[in-house]
Amino acid sequence: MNSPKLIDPRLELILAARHFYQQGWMVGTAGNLSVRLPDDSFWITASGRSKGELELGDFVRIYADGTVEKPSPDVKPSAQTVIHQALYTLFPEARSCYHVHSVEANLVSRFVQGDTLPLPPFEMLKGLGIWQENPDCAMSIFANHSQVSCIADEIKERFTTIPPQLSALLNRDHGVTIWAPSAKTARNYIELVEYIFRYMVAARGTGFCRAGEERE
Ligand SMILES: CSC[C@@H](O)[C@@H](O)C(=O)COP(=O)(O)O
Ligand SMILES: [Zn+2]
Repeated sequence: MNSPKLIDPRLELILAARHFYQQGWMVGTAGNLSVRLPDDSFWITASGRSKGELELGDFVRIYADGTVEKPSPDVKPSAQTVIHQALYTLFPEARSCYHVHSVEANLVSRFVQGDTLPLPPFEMLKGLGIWQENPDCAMSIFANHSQVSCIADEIKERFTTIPPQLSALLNRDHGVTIWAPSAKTARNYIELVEYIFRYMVAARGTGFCRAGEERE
């Protein structure tokens, strides 16, 4: 028998957050998830919520005109709402944005000093939309600023000039953010990029480095 269809899009985010929390990628209150609706508003996790135990009341709805709908006056939207807004504006096909913090994402963000991280030419990149054989692919890295709007401005500026190869970006010493055509795809993207980061960290530890990840 088919499983019942999930009606409220927040349910998919609650399940994804619980899964990421169990992986150790959303410990404490780290990370935020959003899903865009047909009217171009989006649901985003409220700020400071424990991501392992989200409920329907732990979301804020942001409308295209900037109106914010909260379940109660004390609830604030995620501190990173401006980044989700920037990505939805840049990429009209994006319907969901996920941001998580893993140990590996932070380690690989220091493998290079510049603003792109070369990735191994993995088969798994197909899951992120890269279909070339032996792809020469890199992920954009952005500096972390305490003022989140500065990160969002840099994302808008860079991606308007140089479109990213992947639907993913790294915030140095902070975590990864991906955008995808659906919430289910967003979950896959997070799992894929986290696999790639784990591989890169493990490869360094064993001294086994493939093209694109040589030691400095
Ligand atoms: C664990 S705090 C990290 C925050 O500063 C932020 O980067 C984050 O990921 C969660 O912020 P939030 O406002 O709860 O969405
Ligand atoms: Zn974060």
